Amino acid sequence: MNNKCFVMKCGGSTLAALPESFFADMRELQAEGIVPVIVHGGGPAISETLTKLGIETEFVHGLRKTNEAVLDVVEMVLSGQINKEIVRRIQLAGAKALGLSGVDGHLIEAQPVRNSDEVGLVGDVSHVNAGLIEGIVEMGYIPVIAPVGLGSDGGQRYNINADTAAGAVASHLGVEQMIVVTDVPGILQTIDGEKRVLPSVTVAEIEQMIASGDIYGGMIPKVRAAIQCIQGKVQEVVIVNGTESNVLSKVLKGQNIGTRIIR
Ligand SMILES: Nc1ncnc2c1ncn2[C@@H]1O[C@H](COP(=O)(O)OP(=O)(O)O)[C@@H](O)[C@H]1O
Ligand SMILES: CC(=O)N[C@@H](CCC(=O)OP(=O)(O)O)C(=O)O
Repeated sequence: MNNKCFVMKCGGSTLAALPESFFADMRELQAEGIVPVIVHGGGPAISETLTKLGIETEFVHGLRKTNEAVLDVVEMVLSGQINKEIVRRIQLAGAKALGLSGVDGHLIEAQPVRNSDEVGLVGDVSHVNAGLIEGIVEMGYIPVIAPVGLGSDGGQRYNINADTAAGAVASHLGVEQMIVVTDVPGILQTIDGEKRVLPSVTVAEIEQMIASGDIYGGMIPKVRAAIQCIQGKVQEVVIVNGTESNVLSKVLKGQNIGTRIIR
């Protein structure tokens, strides 16, 4: 490939708050041949629509309990609403974007998670069609991916946590960096009664922080996905706040921002 890619996971918690400059930064990077491959979430919007439709929703160990009715809404909100919103914002910033979900072109093949008896139709990624992503990038488009996967038979859909999907895309593409954009400035730790952003953490430190309760809730799937993908070609995963100005360029230039998860 002529371009250098990085994977960017964009959380549902922060999408609405992303400033125009965030998308302009993306356009500048793409013009320099540094192309983001975007995997997005949309958990809050899914919950909102489920509630409007009177469908009950519940999370078990950070994963949404998913049946066919929930899956219809997950696919509608992620592939229909959020995916297109991101594509539109990138296009408005003057860059080219192409939205798809893990279903399109068998992009993300999934298998039931280990605790599927508890959570239902939730998937883990078994394969990513990296050639399709590379083709989209070579055509000059920024790929924007919704985390809905297909079973190997091509019939069953699965709801995939967006952090998990992003980590798997990063591993299969063999990129060096994954940037996780969320609503906090990094992994926070309370030191002397004050919350501070940790500039970098190792896998061992993360395990301790989960055990002590310093890392909880929505941060757990992020660090788990990070740990899984930095075993391979991915060198580091950086967690940042999307409202920080030109945050992507800053991370890619190696500036000290957010939390770097390293081996
Ligand atoms: N140690 C920690 N540092 C920062 N945030 C944490 C930590 N532990 C848990 N969190 C929570 O993780 C949240 C981010 O996860 P989540 O809400 O799922 O975001 P997203 O929609 O971006 O995936 C933060 O808003 C915060 O409440
Ligand atoms: C299995 C599972 O929990 N899937 C998530 C997919 C969206 C997601 O992960 O969005 P965020 O990144 O905004 O949390 C869900 O249904 O909410």
